[in-house]
Amino acid sequence: MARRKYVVGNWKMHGVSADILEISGIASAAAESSNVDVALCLPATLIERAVRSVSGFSFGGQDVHQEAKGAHTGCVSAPMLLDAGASLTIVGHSERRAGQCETDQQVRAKAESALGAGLDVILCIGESLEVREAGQALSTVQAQLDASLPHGEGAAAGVPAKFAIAYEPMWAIGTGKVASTADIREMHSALRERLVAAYGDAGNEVRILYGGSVSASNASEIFAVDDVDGALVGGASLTAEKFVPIVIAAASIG
Ligand SMILES: O=C[C@H](O)COP(=O)(O)O
Repeated sequence: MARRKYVVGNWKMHGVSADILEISGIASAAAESSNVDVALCLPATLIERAVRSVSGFSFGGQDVHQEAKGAHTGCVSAPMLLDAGASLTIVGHSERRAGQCETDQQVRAKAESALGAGLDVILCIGESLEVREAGQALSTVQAQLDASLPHGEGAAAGVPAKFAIAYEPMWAIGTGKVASTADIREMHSALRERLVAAYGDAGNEVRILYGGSVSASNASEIFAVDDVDGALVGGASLTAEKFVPIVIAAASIG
């Protein structure tokens, strides 16, 4: 089935109000690429400012707590993201799984909480270099997906339209190393099978993004791979100059 390409920038811990100009440039290009969904996941501090400054564009958070409110110093909840004007959030990025010791169970709870609150969700999964070199990438990432996939009420409301997977090999993030198209095809195909097993036919509608050193020079090749429905882009999403060509590459493949 035809799935719209989805290109999402993850600004990680970058971005202050002076960067709104870049966001405006990205939003303008996105408006001209009407066959592609484009969004930016910003630092929480910048979301409301961006929403006020740039209209008609989707903004998201980079993480969300599984509870709506409470004694969780430094955390942001789904209702807070919605209140700031966000419409989506990333959960389970490998930098949080590693840096904040997030488990698959926590990631699943975050995804279910966000979907239940009405946010779109991008759930990240991916293997380390050690796992890839040991020949266990497929089994490890499939197990990660099975354990962190949202179920229950929130998922029922969110699958498939509001939910996407981002396959991000950890060794490809910020390194300039990109997985081969053969490896991407093999992984995305395996993930598709898992999604169909979990959600039935609706699993065919969940978009699977690739992430890890996506740039203007490799985006077209990656977007042409079967079951690659877009990209989660880090470094190359920080400026319109680098991100817009990636959006255009997605639009030209459709
Ligand atoms: O969330 C984005 C990914 O971690 C990819 O980052 P990168 O494009 O800088 O490699």
